[in-house]
Amino acid sequence: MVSTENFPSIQLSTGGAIPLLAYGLGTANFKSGSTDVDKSIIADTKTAILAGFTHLDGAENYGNEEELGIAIKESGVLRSKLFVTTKVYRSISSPKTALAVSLKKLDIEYVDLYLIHAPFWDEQEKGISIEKAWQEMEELHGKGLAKAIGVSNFGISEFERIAKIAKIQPAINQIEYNAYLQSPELMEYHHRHGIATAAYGPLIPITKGTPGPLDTIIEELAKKYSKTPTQILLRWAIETGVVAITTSSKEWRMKEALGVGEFKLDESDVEDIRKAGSKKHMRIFWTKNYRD
Ligand SMILES: NC(=O)C1=CN([C@@H]2O[C@H](COP(=O)(O)OP(=O)(O)OC[C@H]3O[C@@H](n4cnc5c(N)ncnc54)[C@H](O)[C@@H]3O)[C@@H](O)[C@H]2O)C=CC1
Ligand SMILES: O=CCc1c[nH]c2ccccc12
Repeated sequence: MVSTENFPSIQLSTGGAIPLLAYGLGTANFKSGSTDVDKSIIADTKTAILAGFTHLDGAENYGNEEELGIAIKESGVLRSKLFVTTKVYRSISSPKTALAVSLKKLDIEYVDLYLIHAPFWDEQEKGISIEKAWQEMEELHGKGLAKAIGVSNFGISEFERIAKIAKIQPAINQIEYNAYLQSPELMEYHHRHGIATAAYGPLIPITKGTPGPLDTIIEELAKKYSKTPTQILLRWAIETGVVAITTSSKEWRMKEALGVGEFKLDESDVEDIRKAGSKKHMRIFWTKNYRD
């Protein structure tokens, strides 16, 4: 088993250390509609934990928090060895109620990280605001129900709204991030304000972005390091100081991803990927909300 137990982590400003590689349940294992427990989601997630993933990325919206909780229990891995993230979106009018429901479904006492999933809703119409939601997130952190609190899909304007009322700044922003979507201004804001970054879609340059300006360099670096294009791209995200959130229902892909803990990229190669990637701009998720 390749363990990420000793996988590099980064300290979060609101508490805890977040492993730089995570297994996500929001794409390959996304569950829409059915309320029946999906045994294949339990099996995939348990396989990921037993393969060595210790950071699990869930959400209310993914419809599979119960499966995640069962996989955690059945894996036999100590809760204290795992970093569990979940998010609130559809129940944003009351994160306190939403987290109580999530904790019951996950069958755990606390989450390591709780995120506002996205700021994209008609706030006025629904009588909600990210400011009010954030104040409830701070209360949940104060009660120890969320060891760290953060956001996802926030931009600088949303951060500036939160900054006006926050007692605790968001510890992290989970965003679509890869060499084709580097968001330099937002990343600079993160660095300046001590906000960590987690990347979803880190493999988009090879899963959805080919043919593209990265193709040649990724192949060349895969040969140079005797690694796969997947491992090169995941390592690139991590070398830029970003948590990489990936997924697969195949055990060999899970182990492939976990292999990023076994090598480092030369700084010059990190920069070459950054330069080549900046020649193309590509966003896959939440496109109706972003004005790229
Ligand atoms: N906060 C948010 O709004 C969002 C969060 N997420 C989170 O991020 C997680 C990961 O997102 P993804 O886009 O799935 O991550 P990703 O970009 O790492 O893609 C993973 C997919 O790529 C496949 N793959 C791996 N190597 C490949 C290769 N060489 N060729 C072709 N396919 C390959 C895997 O089998 C898997 O299906 C989600 O499960 C979810 O937890 C995802 C989207 C939005
Ligand atoms: O966390 C979000 C995961 C997700 C899966 N599909 C879509 C489509 C649009 C936005 C987010 C997502």
